[in-house]
Amino acid sequence: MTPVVQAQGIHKRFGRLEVLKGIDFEVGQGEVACLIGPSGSGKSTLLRCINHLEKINAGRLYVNGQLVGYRERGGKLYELRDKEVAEQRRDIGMVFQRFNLFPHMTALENIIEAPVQVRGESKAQARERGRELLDRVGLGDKESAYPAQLSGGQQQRVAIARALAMRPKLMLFDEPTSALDPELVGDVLGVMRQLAADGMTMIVVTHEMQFAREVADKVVFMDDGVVVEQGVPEQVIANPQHERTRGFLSRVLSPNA
Ligand SMILES: Nc1ncnc2c1ncn2[C@@H]1O[C@H](COP(=O)(O)OP(=O)(O)OP(=O)(O)O)[C@@H](O)[C@H]1O
Repeated sequence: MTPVVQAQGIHKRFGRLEVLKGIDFEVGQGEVACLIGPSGSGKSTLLRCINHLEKINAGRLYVNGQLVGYRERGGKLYELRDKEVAEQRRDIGMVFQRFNLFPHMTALENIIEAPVQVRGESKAQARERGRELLDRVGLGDKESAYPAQLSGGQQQRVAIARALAMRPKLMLFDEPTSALDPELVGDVLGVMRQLAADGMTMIVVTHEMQFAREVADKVVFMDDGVVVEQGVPEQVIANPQHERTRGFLSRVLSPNA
């Protein structure tokens, strides 16, 4: 079966700074991959490339078997038009560190905005599904609440529901719990665990090693723009093979040591 995401030797530069230096990895249908690594190692940039927010400079990146942002013809690459990019992006949901809900819209309005405007769903249909999604993230009683009336964790769960409303085939999470008070982290991770159990293909940038250990099918450790080590959590987290992985994990797992 074609992998959902396939990165083959991808490079990304910002000016002279090379942030991704030849990244290879794959995520299969229904798999959860956790990207871990120190600050500045290129994790967010990799997610942003997958979601068309950045363009790679070299290599090949495929989502659902399609080249991201380009069309290949006769061995040459041609940039896709905006409309074609928008079509490719529809299958990808993304949740950021900051939830970025529209402040003047209720939770339900935030969720139905894109399905109505972009997918052309009827308001009634989008509302019905929006309510189901709010139930799914444990916020069935909050449909009329405005973001300012919700905790950070609740806002993040609305943001997850909003991404799911577009019926994505792939969900990307960029440190979804790192802006939350510690007591709110568990509910958000709980929603993500459930999504994984329901078979959603996910790539999660996270420092939550317990989550990665329990939920990930694959852990990818990045440092300085390269994948240093990847494999099942039992290997990469519990029994890392590489000195750089061991150093990083010892800092994350006992930050005050
Ligand atoms: N738009 C940009 N322009 C210039 N440099 C950038 C841009 N985006 C990211 N960078 C640089 O690329 C490097 C990798 O950043 P990135 O955010 O991908 O790392 P990260 O591993 O996700 O780190 P963090 O955990 O801190 O988010 C950093 O040095 C960053 O300053």
